[in-house]
Amino acid sequence: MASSGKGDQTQGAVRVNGFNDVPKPFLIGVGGGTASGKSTVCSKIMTELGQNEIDQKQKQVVIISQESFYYPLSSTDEPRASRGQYNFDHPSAVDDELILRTLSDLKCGKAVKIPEYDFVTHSRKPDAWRTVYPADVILFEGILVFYFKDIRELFDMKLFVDTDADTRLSRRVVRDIEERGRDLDQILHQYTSLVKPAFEEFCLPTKKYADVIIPRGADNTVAIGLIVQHIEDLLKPNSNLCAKRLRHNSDSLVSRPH
Ligand SMILES: Nc1ncnc2c1ncn2[C@@H]1O[C@H](COP(=O)(O)OP(=O)(O)O)[C@@H](O)[C@H]1O
Ligand SMILES: Nc1ccn([C@@H]2O[C@H](COP(=O)(O)O)[C@@H](O)[C@H]2O)c(=O)n1
Repeated sequence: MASSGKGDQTQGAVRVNGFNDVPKPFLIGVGGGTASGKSTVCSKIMTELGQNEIDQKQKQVVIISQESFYYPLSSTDEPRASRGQYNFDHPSAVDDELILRTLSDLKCGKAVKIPEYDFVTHSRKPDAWRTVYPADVILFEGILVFYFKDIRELFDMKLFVDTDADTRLSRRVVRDIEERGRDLDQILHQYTSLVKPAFEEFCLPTKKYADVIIPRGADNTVAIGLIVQHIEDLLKPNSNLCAKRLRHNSDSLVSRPH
């Protein structure tokens, strides 16, 4: 296959030229209930690390969301989803095999293609797959990120965003009306019949796997500061992670006589 740009596409993954022995990215899982502030915590971490202004391919830290891995709906499930009757909070709604493959590929130094999700249509955005390159640190956030054992075992660090249920529901109502095109009846029906029971059955029990629990989510500046400090230490040029990556990158650029 012809080589173009930074990598070649091979069966969903993109092999980055010369990166076969690239040092493993540090993978951080960010779990927690719906609207607990997982995305906000991740974006605060990115901001404090000064990563937002950096070009996509040069970023040392990237965020991936579990929402990208919802299965496409069948024609019978689509109308149920529109009425708030499809269970998006059950583990069977997400393609855990694709998550496992994606995170494993990133860990091996391969770039990956990730679908973008549209909460209004309950489907993957057509032709909107983004390429994620293996960064030094990868944040993977979602309600079920610690539910699947194989996926859970890939994380080097596990954070659980622990926000009071009333706060989460009130935020979810506002967000789902303003950003996800839902009406109040649908939101409340979905929440009481599906979201809350699934949270209690599949998400809350995974809190025990967390290394760090973040009460109050993004309001907890102390916890976020400590996590940012830890990531900054990992990103320092003389840290184990970055020393290996720098050595690898310079090795792969230099052509040596045999
Ligand atoms: N600490 C906070 N204070 C006020 N609003 C918040 C806070 N954290 C999150 N939100 C808002 O709550 C909603 C859900 O937050 P989000 O980070 O998307 O949660 P999650 O990723 O866990 O679903 C968003 O509209 C967000 O702007
Ligand atoms: N089409 C969809 C897909 C998912 N949901 C809900 O999203 C929640 C997870 O996203 P968070 O950002 O809140 O973590 C989950 O509770 C699903 O119920 C949806 O409503 N529609």
